Amino acid sequence: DTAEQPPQQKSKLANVVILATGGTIAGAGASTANSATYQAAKVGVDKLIAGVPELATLANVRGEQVLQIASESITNENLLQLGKRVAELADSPDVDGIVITHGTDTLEETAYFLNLVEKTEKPIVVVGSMRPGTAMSADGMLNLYNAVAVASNPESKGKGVLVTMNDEIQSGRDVSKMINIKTEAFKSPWGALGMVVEGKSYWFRLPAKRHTQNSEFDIRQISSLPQVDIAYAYGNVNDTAYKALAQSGAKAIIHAGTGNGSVSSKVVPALQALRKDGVQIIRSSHVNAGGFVLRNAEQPDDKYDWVVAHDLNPQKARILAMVGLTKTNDSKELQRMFWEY
Ligand SMILES: NC(=O)CC[C@H](N)C(=O)O
Repeated sequence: DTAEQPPQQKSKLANVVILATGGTIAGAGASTANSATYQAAKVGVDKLIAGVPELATLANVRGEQVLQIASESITNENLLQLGKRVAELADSPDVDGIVITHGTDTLEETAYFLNLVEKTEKPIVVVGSMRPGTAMSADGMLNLYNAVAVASNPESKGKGVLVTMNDEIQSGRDVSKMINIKTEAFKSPWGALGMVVEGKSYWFRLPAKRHTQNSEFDIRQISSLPQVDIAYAYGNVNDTAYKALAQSGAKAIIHAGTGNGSVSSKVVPALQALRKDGVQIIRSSHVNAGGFVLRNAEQPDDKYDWVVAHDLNPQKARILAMVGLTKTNDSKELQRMFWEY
């Protein structure tokens, strides 16, 4: 509400744009007891903003509805559309920060994607909620308030894409949804960057990996993303999924491996053959609290010309592989990217 503040005070506030994409933060349930059973992506961005009038004390906030979906249904085209809109806004001199409301299922993928391709120092904050706004103890209001607080704060500049969930400020590169039934859902194996408490940010560490303004990738130069898929490893696994994914056109296959990205002896020959056919093989780990894959441990990656995903989980490895493949199909270059980003 523009009438609330005198103009001189108003002009001092940062301008923050909220790009809404759906998810539980825009969800609605039948009763206040429905914390887990509800429909995602129901509430429009204007209603979301109106639901947290305190946002007006933090920033001049306006909203845009980019998508209205549950995030498990996000496509590569949706990612590109969102990424290009973020870049346009970041280029605009009257935008100081950008908030993206997002379903939590693939929030970590979108946050990492933007972290790789947005050439800006301006704060970009991705946020969701674990309970719909209609539920008791809904977490979306405070998460959104915290997101706008972080996005409007000049201290947030140059720190890469950030995620504000459960009062923590997380790096969009590191953070992952670790449990789906608690509001304390998002964790990084390497810890949060900071806390946001009553609208104030407290920072403790900074991302060490390349991101945003220091990235070699630029959303404005990416018009499509190549097909990259994930195959899951487990005891008694066979090579059916890997072969089928390659046959359907995958340019790279992310091996969601056990332990240190280990590969079953039943699968190794198929992966060797696929690599010879030109498919990139990227070994990651699906260890829950955070995998860490070492090159030439478990498997002779140099000999097979495979890539390791470092500490990226399979879904994040897929994002970097897609973005990397827009620049190169050289496995050594891809490996360099997996160490640097
Ligand atoms: N908590 C959530 O946001 C999950 C809702 C939905 N599955 C989504 O990711 O959009």
